[in-house]
Amino acid sequence: MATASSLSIEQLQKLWNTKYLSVVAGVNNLPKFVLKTSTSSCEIYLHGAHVTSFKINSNENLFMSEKSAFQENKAIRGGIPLIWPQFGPGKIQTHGFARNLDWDVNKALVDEKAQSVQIEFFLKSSEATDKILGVSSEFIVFYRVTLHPDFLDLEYEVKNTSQQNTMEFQLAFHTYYSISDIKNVHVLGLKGREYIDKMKNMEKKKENRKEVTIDQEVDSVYLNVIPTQGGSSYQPLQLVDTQKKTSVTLTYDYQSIPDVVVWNPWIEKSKKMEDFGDEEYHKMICIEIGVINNPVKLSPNQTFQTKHSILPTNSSSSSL
Ligand SMILES: O=P(O)(O)OC[C@H]1O[C@H](O)[C@H](O)[C@@H](O)[C@@H]1O
Repeated sequence: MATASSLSIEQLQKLWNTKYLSVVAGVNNLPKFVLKTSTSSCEIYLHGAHVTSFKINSNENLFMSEKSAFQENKAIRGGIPLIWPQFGPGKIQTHGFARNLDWDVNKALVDEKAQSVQIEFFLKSSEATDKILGVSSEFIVFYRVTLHPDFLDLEYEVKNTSQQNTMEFQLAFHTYYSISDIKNVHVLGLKGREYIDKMKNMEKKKENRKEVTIDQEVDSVYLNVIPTQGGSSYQPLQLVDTQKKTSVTLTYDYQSIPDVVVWNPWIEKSKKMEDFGDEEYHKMICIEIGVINNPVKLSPNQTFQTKHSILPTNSSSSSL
């Protein structure tokens, strides 16, 4: 069967266009899938299975850099890059290869009752991934994006299809949120958590703030952010924008993806990044959910599954 990335936009349209799903030509003519419900929409490139837009009532939740490259072997800057199988620098390229490769589409589903639409992408081990990894590996990854009228579900599934070898990986949904200005936002739900401060030689610290604000370059990996369900101190992970009077609640499968990265490049780093505008750090914050500190070890024939949801709320229902 032809891979989705080898098909023309017209061929993809014939295969996938429905009332709720359409294929269009994105930047540089790259195929982009557009999902729609009565109130929400979502755009996803085959390149990296990269979500680049998620709107509810026309309000955009995701930040996209105006300088983003939309090119082979380069990650799109903004939206939701998939970081897999490695977080940060390491044995292979920084943040792995999932965000740099073209994925395929497996299926699309519509749930008329729930008014949701889902698309499932997959990425299989190949000569290209063996070359990057420097060893032969056997896996298949499924990534399901489900658009609901008022939230977005992201599900990630890794099957180790090898009969002999254990595989090891980290994973992160490296989401860039669109904000009014970095001075107007704070993150709730991190108080009392331990974190690794990547700006201070990987020093381990404890977060004492209820409202985590940003006024300099920040690159922190919070460990095991598992909210105490039901307790009086229960505070979900939430991004609050006091000017827009909006908040976004982030839920995730705490057992499998317990780590949370907060990142903003601030002034100097922004200038150094060629695919990011010098002033764009004002308009974004990354809150990345993943498994980073203790990589997953997957035995032969085992499957790893996880889920992360993004739930924007307006001021009437948020804790502003
Ligand atoms: O430039 P990228 O490879 O996309 O990485 C952007 C950033 O991603 C994460 O948040 C890391 O913690 C940062 O250290 C890194 O600078």
